[in-house]
Amino acid sequence: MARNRFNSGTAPEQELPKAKINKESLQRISGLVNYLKPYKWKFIIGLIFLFLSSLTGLAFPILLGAMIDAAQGNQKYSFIPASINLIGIVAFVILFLQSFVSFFRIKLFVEVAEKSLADIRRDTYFKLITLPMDFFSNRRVGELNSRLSSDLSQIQDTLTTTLAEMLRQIVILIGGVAFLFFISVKLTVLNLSILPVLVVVAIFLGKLIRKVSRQAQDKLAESNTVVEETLQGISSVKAFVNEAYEANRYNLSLREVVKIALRGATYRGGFASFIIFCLFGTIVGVIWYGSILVSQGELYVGSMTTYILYAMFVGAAMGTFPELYANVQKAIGASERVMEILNEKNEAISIVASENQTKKIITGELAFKDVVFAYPSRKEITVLKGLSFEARAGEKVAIVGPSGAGKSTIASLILRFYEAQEGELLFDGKPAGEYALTDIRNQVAIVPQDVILFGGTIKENIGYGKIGASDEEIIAAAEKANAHNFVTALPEGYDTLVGERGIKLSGGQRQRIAIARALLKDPAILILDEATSSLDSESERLVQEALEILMRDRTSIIIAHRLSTIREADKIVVLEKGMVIESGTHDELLKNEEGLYRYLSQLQFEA
Ligand SMILES: Nc1ncnc2c1ncn2[C@@H]1O[C@H](COP(=O)(O)OP(=O)(O)OP(=O)(O)O)[C@@H](O)[C@H]1O
Repeated sequence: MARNRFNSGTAPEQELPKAKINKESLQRISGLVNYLKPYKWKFIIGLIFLFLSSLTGLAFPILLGAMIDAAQGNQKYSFIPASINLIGIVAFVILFLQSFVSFFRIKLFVEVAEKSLADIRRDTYFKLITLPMDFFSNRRVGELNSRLSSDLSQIQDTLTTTLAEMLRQIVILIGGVAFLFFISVKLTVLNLSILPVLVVVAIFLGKLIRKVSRQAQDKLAESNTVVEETLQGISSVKAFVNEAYEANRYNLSLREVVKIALRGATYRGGFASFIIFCLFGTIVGVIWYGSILVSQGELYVGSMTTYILYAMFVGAAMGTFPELYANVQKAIGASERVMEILNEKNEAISIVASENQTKKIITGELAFKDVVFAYPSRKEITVLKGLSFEARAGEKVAIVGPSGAGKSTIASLILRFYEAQEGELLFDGKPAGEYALTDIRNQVAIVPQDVILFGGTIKENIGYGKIGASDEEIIAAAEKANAHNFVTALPEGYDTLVGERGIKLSGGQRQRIAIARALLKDPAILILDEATSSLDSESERLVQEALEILMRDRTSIIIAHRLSTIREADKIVVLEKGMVIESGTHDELLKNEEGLYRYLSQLQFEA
């Protein structure tokens, strides 16, 4: 453990924070115990086997000691045979029994842990993807990902190994100490008398080591941040010829890491030498005093051997406790974090696809009525301040306005990613609350500004609009979206992998894939968040054509950044600071000489 912590040469091991073990924390994670319930019999049998294997392990020192005594013609315990061969046979039978139960113990524990962990993983993932958007805006994806991987792995480790090891060591500790007293009270009292000193020093040095190791870790994390930042912004580093600056920054930070690691090494060295001294000191002491007892005829040599073996068992058991305890603490911390997610309130979306079918049809009328909205994560800033506008079924309504006016927020509200604090959102004249969340999301599609494709094939990416769509449907959608030609020109056509592992598509191509996806979905309401970066004119034409087809016969809300594309809109809503300040057709708005629209279009025209 400690070695890993100080090993600054390798990638930093993600240390999970520990949690206090108390009534509250145990209560908080009690929900996870439910996941063990389906496998409780296997778990209980595993526990019994574990108990048996630990107990049988305790039989060896006494058998081996008895064997040595038998060799010298002594027999101390009447319950053990006096013949060397018989003792040997008994030892082998016990050994066989122990191996047998150990095998099943491990198999059962791993089975219980793997199965219950898969259940927890599945539920956590289901929960995560059905949580409201607000949950995600407050957390980083990396953090959530780590809950699914490291936290759950920690729980798994604890279930498969730590818990078993802990129970085993407790049996050995209690049984071992009982045997020590049984063999020689005098020796045991001498032995145990140094324990308090050992514990006090170990706790003191242990704390120091932990403190320094935490510092070392933080420093290492800091230096890794330098690497991360530099690599992420590598183009800026190069463009400004700041390689030397970054190298120096990293070097300084590394020196700090080494300095702290070396300080830690001093404590660790001190700790190790103290333990070694105590350990061997105890052995020397025991043999010394034991030999005196043997010479006085109070103890047989065999019994002394048994004693030493038990003492080693007990010592080793005590030595493993701090690490085991720390592991349990980490597992409790991990469980608390997982429970936190499991206890979050999710959206009303079912994990069973058939339950998410549309129940109430929307024809396409949409209205915002005096909507007031602030993001839950930033309550103090009201983004929409009494926003009202409406779109009749089949209309094209464009929303324009300066950056930060709240255009994308409108899209999020239509998709019901967030709830407005005041006012109403109406679909076909009825409040949004009268529809199931799935009814709305099933009938609204968005072509976002930045189209993010999944790392599958092009076919899968288009098919995402309608799970289970046939190849013909996908191809038909791609044709309408002006995507078919470029897709078929690729060597692997629709089976081409996109994303990190596949080819990189251009902005215009990605948009056409997103348009095909939306066409396949065939929504009543379409939200078009226009890309801010302009495409080259040919690409622009292809995208625009595809969009025209997509917008046909459905209500379209166009979040426009370039006014040139929305001249034909049935209505243009001009937004400023979360309020509608003008609305009308292009021609109507141009007539208002004082209007923001006229001003913005002049600006763009001149540009
Ligand atoms: N998830 C969020 N949490 C908190 N505040 C947000 C969130 N998303 C946007 N905002 C804030 O809400 C305001 C409106 O943002 P919005 O993205 O709707 O503007 P926009 O008009 O679409 O701007 P742009 O044209 O630049 O895309 C901004 O002040 C923005 O900082």
